[in-house]
Amino acid sequence: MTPWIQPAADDPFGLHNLPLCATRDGWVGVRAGDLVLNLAAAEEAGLVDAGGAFTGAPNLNRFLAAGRPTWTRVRAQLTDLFTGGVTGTVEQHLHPVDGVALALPFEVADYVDFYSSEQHANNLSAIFRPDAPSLLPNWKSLPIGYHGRAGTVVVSGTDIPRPQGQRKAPDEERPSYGPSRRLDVEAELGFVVGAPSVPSKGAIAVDDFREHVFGAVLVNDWSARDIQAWEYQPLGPFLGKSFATSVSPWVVPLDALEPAKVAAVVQDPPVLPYLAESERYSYDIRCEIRWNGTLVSRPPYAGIYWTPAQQLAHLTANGAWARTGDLYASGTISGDTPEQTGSFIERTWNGAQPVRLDDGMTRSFLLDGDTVTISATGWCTGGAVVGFGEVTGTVVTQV
Ligand SMILES: O=C(O)/C=C/C(=O)CC(=O)CC(=O)O
Ligand SMILES: [Ca+2]
Ligand SMILES: [Mg+2]
Repeated sequence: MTPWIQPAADDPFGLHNLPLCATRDGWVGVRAGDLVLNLAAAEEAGLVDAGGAFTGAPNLNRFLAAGRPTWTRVRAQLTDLFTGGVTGTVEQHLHPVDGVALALPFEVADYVDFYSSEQHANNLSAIFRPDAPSLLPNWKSLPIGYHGRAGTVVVSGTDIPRPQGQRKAPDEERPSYGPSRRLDVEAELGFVVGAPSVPSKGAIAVDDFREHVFGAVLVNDWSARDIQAWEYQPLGPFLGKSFATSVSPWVVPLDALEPAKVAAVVQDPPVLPYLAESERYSYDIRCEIRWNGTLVSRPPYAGIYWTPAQQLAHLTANGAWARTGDLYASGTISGDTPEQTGSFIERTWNGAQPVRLDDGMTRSFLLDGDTVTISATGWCTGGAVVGFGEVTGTVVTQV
């Protein structure tokens, strides 16, 4: 039998990926090559069995809640379906990806943002706190993070109104209220909790990461640096980051990322037992940031200091339970060089070294009308690539 879909071996959305989405037409889907299968229709037609989690589902939450055994079973069914041969019944549920209007793939329960790239932490410390030690004493003991605002997580393509707020530059005597003058981005990877934890049992063991997390999305944690700098001490980020957080429409399964696993950096000093993984790994995921189309940075995820398994163990370590739809982000991904930084405050060193875009204009922070697109691919042993697609957004004037 001829497989009804044969993506090229180097297709980032080949059958080794199978990322899931939700659509504005109210059905959930899976991508294979340049096609999207309507999973609700496929389940109703008996082509796939997720225990009803796809049928009539406006987003992925029901499927996410079903847990690892269902995720594994459905992934195998989809692979069989896609390689098993052409049938008319399958074909009628396929849509060219360009014609599908993508929505927020899941309803976000809680949103947490970490701060786990050592290079990023060093850079921000040098910029915000030049007289303080580069890493605060707790940084290598626990993954620093804060609880963000779930209700303002938006899907890629959503316009971002320039936030307003209180800001006070160091040379200003008094704070004033108005549009942010230092609007920035943060390129991050976001992990999506599927199977919840049991409230009375509390903490998720660091080795149980894959039992709870279904997959990953790209995140742009838009950040107003002037609002942030004035408000954040001593309680941390608040309005400087809560106005909008963009995510990519495709949720890439952890299963697709298995072949992109790489050893994670060695942690020194050793971590406490609840953060010690029996197998410690990161993923070889490489991001690209485009500012009005110009490639300005390539942040590498592989070198992240705190892994998503450690982040989940830590965020539940006090007994807080995790819910279906919880989203936790890696923290800004920055590598060793300016061309690998995950934010513009780092890329332009707080505006001191503006970047030149292909249209000849220079930029330090975002102007109204600017579009930022973050894309990423996972690089697998054997050469396959796993596409995340992109998360994009355009800054508009707040009216
Ligand atoms: O170091 C600071 O004061 C600020 C850090 C950030 O703004 C980064 C943040 O939101 C966490 C992260 O993305 O790594
Ligand atoms: Ca962030
Ligand atoms: Mg945010």
